[in-house]
Amino acid sequence: MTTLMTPDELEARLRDVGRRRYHNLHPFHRLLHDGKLDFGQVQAWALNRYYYQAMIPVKDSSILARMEEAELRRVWRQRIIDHDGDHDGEGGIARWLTLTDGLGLDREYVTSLRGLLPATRFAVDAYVHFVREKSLLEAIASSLTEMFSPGIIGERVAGMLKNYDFVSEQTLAYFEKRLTQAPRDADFALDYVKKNARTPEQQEAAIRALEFKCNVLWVQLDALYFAYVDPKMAYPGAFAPKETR
Ligand SMILES: O=C(O)c1cc(C(=O)O)c2c(n1)C(=O)C(=O)c1cc(C(=O)O)[nH]c1-2
Repeated sequence: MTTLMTPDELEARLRDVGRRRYHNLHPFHRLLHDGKLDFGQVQAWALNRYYYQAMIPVKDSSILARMEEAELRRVWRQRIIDHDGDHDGEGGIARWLTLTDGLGLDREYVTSLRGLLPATRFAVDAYVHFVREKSLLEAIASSLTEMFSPGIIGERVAGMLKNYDFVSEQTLAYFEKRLTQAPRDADFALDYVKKNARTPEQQEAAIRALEFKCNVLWVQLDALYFAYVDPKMAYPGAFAPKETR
């Protein structure tokens, strides 16, 4: 039988999920940050991750639509603005396209999603469906991977700038903003989960939601590894690197 945890015990359990399952532990990220990938492999990462970026405001709009309190919506809507911006060319999605531009990928090709691995699409879509179908508490808990992202982003930016001549601070500007946005978002979501998971079942559901989200991130890297690192078995029609440096 599960017993009720204190809010701080719940937080400790949630942090433990990240320690064991967050995607910083994935071999593809180690290769990316340590400069062990070639140009085409980094292109494949940026191109696939574009879909995650593009769908984040879609999933946040679903969460927003389920919030019945103006106070909550007022906070959550900032996430959508962060990614979409207030005008064309602003916001996180536009900054991600600066990265794919910098990596020599054609914008029309990236945004058409023609080169996407199917597993990327399935994983990201699963996240969008999850927040629609599960409770609001689980939907909010699933965003808590952001508690762990500043660590990996710091490591990634430093590692990529040091190891690759084809990225610059300008092309990696997306991550700079996330270093302040992610902790702000994660603090709010953690506080919500700690206050609103009031039964052992709800607490367990919040932990499962965070595990699910870790899987969403992890399997995207599995797919990249399989298609572009080993055994390099690309999906027919998916992005095929032309140039290696
Ligand atoms: O670079 C990363 O490793 C990373 C991880 C995560 C995450 O942990 O979900 C997000 C992001 N970046 C990110 O840029 C982002 O906008 C974002 C939104 C969310 C979310 O679940 O709402 N996670 C993440």
